[in-house]
Amino acid sequence: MTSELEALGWGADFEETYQAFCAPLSPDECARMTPVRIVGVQRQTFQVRGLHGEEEARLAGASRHAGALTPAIGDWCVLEMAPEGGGRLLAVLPRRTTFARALGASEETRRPQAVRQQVIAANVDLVLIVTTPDADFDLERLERYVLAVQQSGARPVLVLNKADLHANTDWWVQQLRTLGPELEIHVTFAESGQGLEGVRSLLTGGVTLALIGSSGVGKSTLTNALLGRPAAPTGEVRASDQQGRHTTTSRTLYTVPGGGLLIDNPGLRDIAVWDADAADFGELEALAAQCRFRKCTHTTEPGCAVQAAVQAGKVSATRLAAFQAQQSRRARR
Ligand SMILES: Nc1nc2c(ncn2[C@@H]2O[C@H](COP(=O)(O)OP(=O)(O)OP(=O)(O)O)[C@@H](O)[C@H]2O)c(=O)[nH]1
Ligand SMILES: [Zn+2]
Repeated sequence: MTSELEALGWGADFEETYQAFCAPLSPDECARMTPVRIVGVQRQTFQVRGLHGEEEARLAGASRHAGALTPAIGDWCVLEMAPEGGGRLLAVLPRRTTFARALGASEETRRPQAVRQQVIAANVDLVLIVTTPDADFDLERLERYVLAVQQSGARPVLVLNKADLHANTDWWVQQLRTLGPELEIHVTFAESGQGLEGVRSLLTGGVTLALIGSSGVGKSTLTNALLGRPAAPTGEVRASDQQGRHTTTSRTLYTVPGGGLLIDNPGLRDIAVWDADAADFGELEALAAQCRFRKCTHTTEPGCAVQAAVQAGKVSATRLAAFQAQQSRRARR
C-alpha cells in the first residue's frame, strides 16, 4: 500500500479485495494489473487515477454487457494496463459506501435485465449537508438527508452556510442540533471563506467528501472555496471520444489541495427525493425480533440482540443510528 494510493482514498479494505482478485492470476498477468480510482465518468470512457497518474480507461469488452461491471464516480477498480497507457477496467472492488438511486418502474421495464439501482457515487466517506438560515431551512428535509447519508454508509456533517445573512445564527444551530447530538455542525460564509477551516480539517488524508443540499445554498461556492479554484462547470467539455466527438462529464472527483478528495456530482444533489422511510433495515429488524424486550430501543436494554451485534462488529454504529432514527420517526406518527 503506498501513500500515493492512500492520498486517493485507498485503504486496507481495498488492498485486501485487490489482493484476492490478483491471487488466482499468474505473475505475468498480475504485473499488468494496477488499482485505479474512477475520477471522471464519460459516456464511453472513464478517467482513472492511480500509481501512473491520470489516464483514460474503458470497460473490458466482455464485461461491458454483463451489467455487473458499472463503475461509478469514486469507485476503485482493477485496471489491466495497456502498453500505450490507459487500459481496460476488469473489476470494481467492493464499495465502502454507496449512493444509489432506485430505478423507476418505467426504466426497469425498458432494461429488464438491468440492476434495480443506479450507483451515483461510491466510496464517499463524508457528506456535507448544506442549508442556509432562510426559506431553505427545513428540518424534515434535512433529517431525510441525514438518513440517506447514513444509509449510504457515509458520515453526515451539517453546514449552515450564508451565516452573514444574520448577526446571530444560534437559533438555527440549535435547530440543527435536534437532528442528532452526534452530528458535527459547521457555520460558514462561503463567499468570504469564513468558517471553512473547520470543514477543511475534515479533509485529512484520503477522505472523500461530497456536498448535498437544495439549489442555491452555496454548494458550488463551497466547492470552489475548498478547491481554491473554480470547479469544472456542469457539462464542461473534458475529453474527446474515439470518434473525435466531444464528450461531456459532470461527474468528477477532485483532489483537494492540502488533502482529501471531493466528488462533484449533480445526481447526488437530488437525493432529497429518496424515501428514507422506505429504507430497508431487514437484517436489523430480524435482530430486533430477538431482543428480550418487545419495545427495545436498542440502546441500553439488557438482552438487546442489536447492541450485541454492534458490539461484535457485525453491525456498524452508523447503520444502527439510521435504523433508530427511522424507528423513532415511525413511532411519532
Ligand atoms: N450571502 C451569501 N451568499 C452566498 C454564500 N455562499 C454562496 N452564496 C451565493 O448564493 C448563490 C448560490 O450559490 P451556489 O454556490 O451557486 O449554490 P449551489 O448550492 O451550488 O446551487 P446549485 O448549483 O443550483 O445546486 C450565489 O449567488 C452565491 O454567490 C454565503 O456564504 N453568503
Ligand atoms: Zn434491542
